[in-house]
Amino acid sequence: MSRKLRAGIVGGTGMVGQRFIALLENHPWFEVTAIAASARSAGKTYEESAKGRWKLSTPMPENVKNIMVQDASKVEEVAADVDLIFCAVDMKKDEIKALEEAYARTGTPVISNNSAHRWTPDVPMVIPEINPEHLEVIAQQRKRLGTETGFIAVKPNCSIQSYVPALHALKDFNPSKVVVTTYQAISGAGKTFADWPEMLDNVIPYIGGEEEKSEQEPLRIWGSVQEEGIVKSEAPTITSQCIRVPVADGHMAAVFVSFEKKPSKEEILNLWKSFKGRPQELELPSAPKQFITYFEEDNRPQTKLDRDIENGMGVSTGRLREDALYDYKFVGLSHNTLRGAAGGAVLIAELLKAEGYIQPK
Ligand SMILES: N[C@@H](CC=O)C(=O)O
Repeated sequence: MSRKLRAGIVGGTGMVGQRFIALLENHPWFEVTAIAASARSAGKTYEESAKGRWKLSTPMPENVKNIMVQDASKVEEVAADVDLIFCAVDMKKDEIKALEEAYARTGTPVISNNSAHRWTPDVPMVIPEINPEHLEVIAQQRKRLGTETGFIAVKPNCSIQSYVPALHALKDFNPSKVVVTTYQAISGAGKTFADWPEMLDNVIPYIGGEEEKSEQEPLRIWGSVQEEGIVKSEAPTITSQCIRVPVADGHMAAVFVSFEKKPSKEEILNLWKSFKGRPQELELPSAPKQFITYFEEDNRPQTKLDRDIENGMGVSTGRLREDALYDYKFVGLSHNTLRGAAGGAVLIAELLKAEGYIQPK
């Protein structure tokens, strides 16, 4: 049996970095062999550097405790002994762009949770069940970066996972207009209630930059691969409001949608139930068996009860009904730090490996 691929986590001390570490414990294809963070954390063991900062309810995996944290800006050193990198850093956009390109230029695949490269034309932004064909653009990117093996692939913003899969399953009916309101958990801001007490008993009707992402990123996901890179789709028109709610994990979306050709309710339910993508065909280790689960109960899905469906990699829908102004309305839910962040990125890495884009160095 071939050896596991060695994964580096750049930004390993943050909340998404911690999720990567937890998800890769016992992963059949990848193992964490390097962790990098700011110069402040470098030179300590991971256990020391994350002391008092480990935010997950599961304990820190034993296999990472003694890894010496490296300085993420020392790109050649970090990249030297890894086959791929997962990146989730808190820096300025331009700095992240440059850092990720520097890693890719070392010949290392970079799978990023950051938004910096989401609109770089030759960087694929992927939800593996929806647009796996966008990986083709990696060939163009490798030419630009002057590397045969390195590249950057990114995942989209966490909010869109709660409604884009449900709309994508109905694409043959051409959704034309979408109104979405997202109710987003505090972990999306990298916080817990302990470090964000303002969120107890409170709702904040603003998340910087989130509405633009929620309206525009789906169009890139539904875009096509052209000579100039990924060209975004023109339809549907999406308008959104994004609201922070006092929930630990799980982003919910309330959606109104009209179609060019209106499907029946039965057609929608059948399409949601039967929808499968490339991860399910390839039986990737993190792929949910059932991607979209519809709840018949009027009070479901609920964030607390249903966010962990399919190990946090499934998407749930509910309350589908006809609407007076639009064709239909429904709600969607996804786990923002699993499917919407680290889990989504691990699934992209699995797809990249299965399709031959990531090899042992
Ligand atoms: N920007 C989101 C995080 C998703 O990637 C949020 O603030 O919830």
